[in-house]
Amino acid sequence: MPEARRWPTLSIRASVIIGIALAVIIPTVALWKMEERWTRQAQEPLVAQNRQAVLGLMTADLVTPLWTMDESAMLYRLQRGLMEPSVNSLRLTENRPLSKPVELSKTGAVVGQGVLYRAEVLHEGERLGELEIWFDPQQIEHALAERRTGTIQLAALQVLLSGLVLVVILTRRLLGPIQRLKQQASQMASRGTVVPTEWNRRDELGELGSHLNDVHTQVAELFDQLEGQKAELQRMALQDTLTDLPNRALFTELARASVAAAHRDGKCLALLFIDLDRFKPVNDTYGHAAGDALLMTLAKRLRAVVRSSDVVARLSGDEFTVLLHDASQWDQVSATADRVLKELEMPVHLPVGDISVSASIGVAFYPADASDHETLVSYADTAMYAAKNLGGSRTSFFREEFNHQLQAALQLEAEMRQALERNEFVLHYQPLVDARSGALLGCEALIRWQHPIRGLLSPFHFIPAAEQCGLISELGAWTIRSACQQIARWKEAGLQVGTVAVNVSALEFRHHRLLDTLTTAIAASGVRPGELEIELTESVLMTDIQTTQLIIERLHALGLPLSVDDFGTGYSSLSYLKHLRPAKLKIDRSFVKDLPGEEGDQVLVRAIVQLAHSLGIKVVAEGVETEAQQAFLRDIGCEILQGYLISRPQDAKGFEAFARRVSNTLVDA
Ligand SMILES: Nc1nc2c(ncn2[C@@H]2O[C@@H]3COP(=O)(O)O[C@H]4[C@@H](O)[C@H](n5cnc6c(=O)[nH]c(N)nc65)O[C@@H]4COP(=O)(O)O[C@H]3[C@H]2O)c(=O)[nH]1
Repeated sequence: MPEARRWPTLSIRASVIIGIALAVIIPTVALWKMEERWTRQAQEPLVAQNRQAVLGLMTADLVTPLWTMDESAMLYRLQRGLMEPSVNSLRLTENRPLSKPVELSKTGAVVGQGVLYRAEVLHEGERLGELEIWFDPQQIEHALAERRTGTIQLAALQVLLSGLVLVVILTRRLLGPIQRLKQQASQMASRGTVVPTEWNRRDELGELGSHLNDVHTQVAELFDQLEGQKAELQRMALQDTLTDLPNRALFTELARASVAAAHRDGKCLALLFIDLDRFKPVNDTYGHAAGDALLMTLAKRLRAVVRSSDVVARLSGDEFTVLLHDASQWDQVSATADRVLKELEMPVHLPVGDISVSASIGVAFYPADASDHETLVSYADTAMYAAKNLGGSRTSFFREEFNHQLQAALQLEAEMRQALERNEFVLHYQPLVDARSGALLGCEALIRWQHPIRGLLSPFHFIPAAEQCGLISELGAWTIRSACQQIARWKEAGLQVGTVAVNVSALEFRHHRLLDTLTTAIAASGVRPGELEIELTESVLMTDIQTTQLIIERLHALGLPLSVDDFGTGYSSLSYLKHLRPAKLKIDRSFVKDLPGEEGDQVLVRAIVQLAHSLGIKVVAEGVETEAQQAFLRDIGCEILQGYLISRPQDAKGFEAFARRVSNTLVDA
């Protein structure tokens, strides 16, 4: 492509001046040239007339000297004629034989050059001779040249004056304001302190200047806002907005720098990885505002409980870290961790009431455990998980074997997810029968995992892990759906199985998905009220009583009775129990196992039965294995029995066979 032609960049001032000059000079020169042309055209006939007149006068003047042949007079007349300014040279040729033509010319002129005019000299019709005059061809030019100097002076004066006037007007009206606009814009561009330029003019440039002032005010405001937002973003990028503690990004940097400094100075570091126990239920129950307020208070306490040189950070939700500098003494770190635990466990006063949480702390040391900051964090995290697995509210110091345990836990989680996809879980059913008649009243659905390698696994092998990794809600949903589908199938087959109880674990119970899952499963399978029952442990009921009560009311509304599992192991408040209106209390197997021999258990079981009856609740004895147990329980008024004596948990087919056998027995009886 041909390169675009570049014009030199001129300032507006230079362009205007050049423009003015051209605008004034070009017309002036054009006018002048035209005027010359007109003048020349007008002069030409006059000059011709004048020449003709000179010729006429001279021929008339020569008649007498030629007639009288007075040579000196003739010469005199010729020389006088030559003095005429327009005459360059002349020649007189007499008509006399042997006479020579007389030629005269001005200095520098040559006879025969110039514009020739000729005429005969006549006397009464007789030809005396011929006069030829060569006139100056530049005659008009000379006349014009004389005029030209004056014209040029006039034109120059005109150019000067009009240029001056234009320059003054344009400078005042255009260039000056443009210069001010330029300065105003430059000031704005420099982004320093800008004093608004005052514009009193009402023309376009004045308006433009005023607009620029407005634009500047707006841009300045916008910049202020942006600066503010930028600062806020920078703060947010490094600081946790809720607690004002360093966030994960900043903590990582601080940890990296601390490890580098400790390495240089030969010092030790201890990292406390803190995770709150039961924080999620607080959030779910009291709402996020309460959860946030709790986190803010705990963050302040954490900050206050360690030295100002130590780093306290919030990594995410309920995860905090404390990096202790110069931590060579194991017992001092342990004492600090204890202090942290105590501080975090103290109730937090919130508008919704006093809330207490506990924490699990994992500790790892640099350089004893880890040689870089990433490993240090990862090991402290692993140790924290170990603390959680031990029930939380404690501190665990990192040990190499934790890594293996963590690996195993991760593998189990992956396998469980796969098992859900591959449908490897199954439900077994254990009957609940009437203690007196042996009639089938219902069953308890118990999950099993048909593991492809390890065979049929009991829930003890995977339920705690599922709770730990959060898979319990999916597993629970599967159980509920499967139990409902099974109830529907039995109903369709005309089999009476009574109430089917499903176990709902603590985390699952407080998960917002539970009620949705139940509603959908009941609707999809057509399960009617009383056909499905929820089994909750006493300890679940006794935690976070307000939420528990709310959820149970919703369950009642869905037509789902409640059965309290493992009863006797917790410390239920009687009035509270009455409030929850459970359909059944299930006496824990540990109290049944030594009956009827163990006196203490006898007293306790009797008391539970009496208590339940006084509240209008039925009692189920779990783990009935002997006839003696059965007899004792029946005699003290326990209505329902469950245990190996009656039947072990069996798959659906096995349970169906049991149900048919029992109903036949009843009919026969
Ligand atoms: N020694 C002895 N044991 C007896 C006897 N009768 C029943 N059992 C066992 O006692 C447990 C009763 O269930 P649980 O107390 O609700 O205790 C259950 C329950 O808490 C939990 N679980 C079972 N299925 C589920 C489920 O689908 N979801 C949840 N969240 N938990 C479940 O796992 C626990 C253990 O379940 P299982 O291993 O099936 O163990 C069952 C059952 O096999 C007896 O006479 N002697």
